[in-house]
Amino acid sequence: MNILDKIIADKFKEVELKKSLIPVSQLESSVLFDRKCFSLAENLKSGSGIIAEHKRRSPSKSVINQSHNVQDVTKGYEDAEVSGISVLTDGKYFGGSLEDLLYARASVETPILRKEFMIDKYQVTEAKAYGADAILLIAAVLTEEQLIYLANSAKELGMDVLLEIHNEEELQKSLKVKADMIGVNNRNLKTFEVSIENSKKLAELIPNEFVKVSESGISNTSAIADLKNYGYQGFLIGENFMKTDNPGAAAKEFITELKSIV
Ligand SMILES: O=C(O)c1ccccc1NCC(=O)[C@H](O)[C@H](O)COP(=O)(O)O
Repeated sequence: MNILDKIIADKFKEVELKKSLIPVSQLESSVLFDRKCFSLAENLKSGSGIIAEHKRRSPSKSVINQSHNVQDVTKGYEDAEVSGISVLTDGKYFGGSLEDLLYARASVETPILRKEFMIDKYQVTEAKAYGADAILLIAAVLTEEQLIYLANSAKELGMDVLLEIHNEEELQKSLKVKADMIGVNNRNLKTFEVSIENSKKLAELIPNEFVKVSESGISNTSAIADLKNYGYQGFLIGENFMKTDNPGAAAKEFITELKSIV
């Protein structure tokens, strides 16, 4: 069993437990459930394009930074003029939580992506109830039918959808999905191998109706300048900011440098 299989097997158990504890009706009565979402896809087109991630630890890197406060980090990202903020909500493998999402929402007006391993509509409802503007769907772990169903569920709640692929086969099953953005993960989630070349290789195959996002392993502004030439408008960055003493300041320095070269 690879790490992705393990994460998904645990996620099924977690979601079943949550469903038995918190009914959908309770999620739908959240004060945040009826709020109008900010569009992450639109923000990527008009802003810096950076989606900065709150990420305490990961299966590939173990602990990245456990001492930061989620509100300080997300407010710092907003002050740095990121286009979006990704908040990991998986607890077991990434040290995140839905409370992180809630605190992030209370701190910023920048679009927030709930970074989670979505397998059930219940989690989509949860995302809206806890203040997310967008959800992630991972093509490697969902069938075409599931992708369509979960994306439609998110769109009905007014959220954007970032559909993540890693190869051409996953792209093919994503083309009928009503996603706003297609993200190419430079990290193979089964082997952890990282290569920006993956984004470049798949770029021309992604139809123009989707905003193109390059994800993972981005640590310098010249990589972004390069990826922009391939049509990318979004760049998801986690570790590069989170490993520093001040992720917001690191994002600000990065975006200032980016503006000077593109
Ligand atoms: O980051 C991991 O080790 C990982 C392992 C298994 C599944 C998902 C994983 N990461 C999720 C992500 O996609 C990244 O957090 C995100 O793209 C940012 O990547 P980075 O800038 O390299 O921290």
